[in-house]
Amino acid sequence: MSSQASIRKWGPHKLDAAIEQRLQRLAKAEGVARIAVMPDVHLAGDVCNGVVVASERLIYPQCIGRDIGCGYLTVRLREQHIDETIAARLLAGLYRAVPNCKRSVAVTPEFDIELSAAPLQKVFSREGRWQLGTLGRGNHFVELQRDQEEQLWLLIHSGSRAIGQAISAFHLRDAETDSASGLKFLDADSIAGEHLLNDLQWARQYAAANRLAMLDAIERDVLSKLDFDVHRNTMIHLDHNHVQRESFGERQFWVHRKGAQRLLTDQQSIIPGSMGTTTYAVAGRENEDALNSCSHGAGRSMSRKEAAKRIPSKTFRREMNGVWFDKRNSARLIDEAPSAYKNIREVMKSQRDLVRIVEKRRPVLNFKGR
Ligand SMILES: Nc1nc2c(ncn2[C@@H]2O[C@H](COP(=O)(O)O)[C@@H](O)[C@H]2O)c(=O)[nH]1
Ligand SMILES: [Mn+2]
Repeated sequence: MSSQASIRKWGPHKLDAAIEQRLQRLAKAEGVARIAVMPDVHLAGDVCNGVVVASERLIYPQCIGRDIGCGYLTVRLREQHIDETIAARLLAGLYRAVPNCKRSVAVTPEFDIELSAAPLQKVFSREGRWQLGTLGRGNHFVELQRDQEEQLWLLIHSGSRAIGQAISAFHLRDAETDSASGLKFLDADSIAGEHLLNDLQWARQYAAANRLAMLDAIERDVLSKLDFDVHRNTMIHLDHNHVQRESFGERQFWVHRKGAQRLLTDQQSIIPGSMGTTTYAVAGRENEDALNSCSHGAGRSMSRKEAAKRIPSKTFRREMNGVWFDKRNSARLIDEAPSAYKNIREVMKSQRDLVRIVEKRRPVLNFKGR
C-alpha cells in the first residue's frame, strides 16, 4: 500500500509543470516518507536534480543519480601573482595534470570494501583504474577563485566517472519497479540491497579518491612549479549524490541526495553558482524540515540543448569577462554559460534557513577540459 510523502520546497520560482509532475510521482513511491526540494532543483531524468528523499527501507538508485559520490573539494592556496602569462601556464598545466577521460597510468586504490560483483570488478580493471584522477566532461571543473580578502582558492568538482555509472546501471537491472511511481527500488534488507549499498559506498570512496588524486597532480605538476602553496588544513571535501542512514529524533531514514548537500550545524561547504558567477562559502543550519540539507549549486535554468540554441556567443563572452579560460572551447562551453543557470543570489536568498553565508568567492580561472 503506498501513501503520499510530504514535500517541502525551498526556491525562488514557481516550479515548472514537468518538475511538479516528477515530484508528485516521487511522493507516491512506496516507502518514501519525506521529500525536500532544494532551490536549485531542475529536470534530470526520472528524478530531478536538487532533491532529497527519505525512505523507510527501500533504496531508490534514481534518487542518487548516476554520478554517485559527485562532490566538491576546495582548498586555499598561497600564490605569487596571476597575470596573463601565469594564467596561460596554469591552463596548460591543467591540461597535462588533469585528463578528461583516462590517464596513462593505472592506479589501484585501497578501499576497506570491495565491489560486490565480477562484472563491476571488470569495469573497474578496464576503466576505473585508468580514470582515477580524471575530471570528466559536462559541468565538472577545476576553478581558481578569490575570496573577499583576495585569498586564492582551488575548487575541484567531479565524481565517480564510468565505474559510478556502471554501478548504477548494474543494480537498476536487478531492481523492482514500484507500481505507483514507476521508479526502481531495492530493499535495503535484502541481499541485493546490501550489495547495492556496498557498491554505492565504494563509489563514494572512489569519487573522493578521484578528487584527491586530481589535487595531488595539480599540486605536483602545476602549482608547485609556479610557487603556489596548497594549505591542506583548509580543505573542505563533501559529496552531493549519495544515500546514507540518518536519524531524525526517534526516526531513522535512508536519505537519498541527488544534487544536495548534507550540512549539520556550522559544518562548512560551498555552493557554486556557475563558471562566471559567485561561489558562496556556507555553514549549515541543520534544518530538519529540509532533511539537514541545502542546495549544491544554482541549478540549470535551461537544458543544455536550449542553452546552446538560445545563448549568443557574445553573451557568453560578456558573462565570462574577467575569468581566464581556454577561449578555443568557447563554442562548446555555451551550454555551460552563466545564463544557463539560475540566479545564484536568489537561490541563496531562498535558503537562508538552511545555510548561513560565510563569504563569497569570485571565479578567476576556469578549466573544463576538452
Ligand atoms: N563555480 C562554478 N560553478 C559551476 C560551474 N559549472 C556548474 N557550476 C555550478 O555547480 C553546480 C554543479 O551541479 P551538478 O549537478 O553537476 O553537480 C551547478 O548547479 C552550478 O550551479 C563552473 O564551471 N564553476
Ligand atoms: Mn556534481
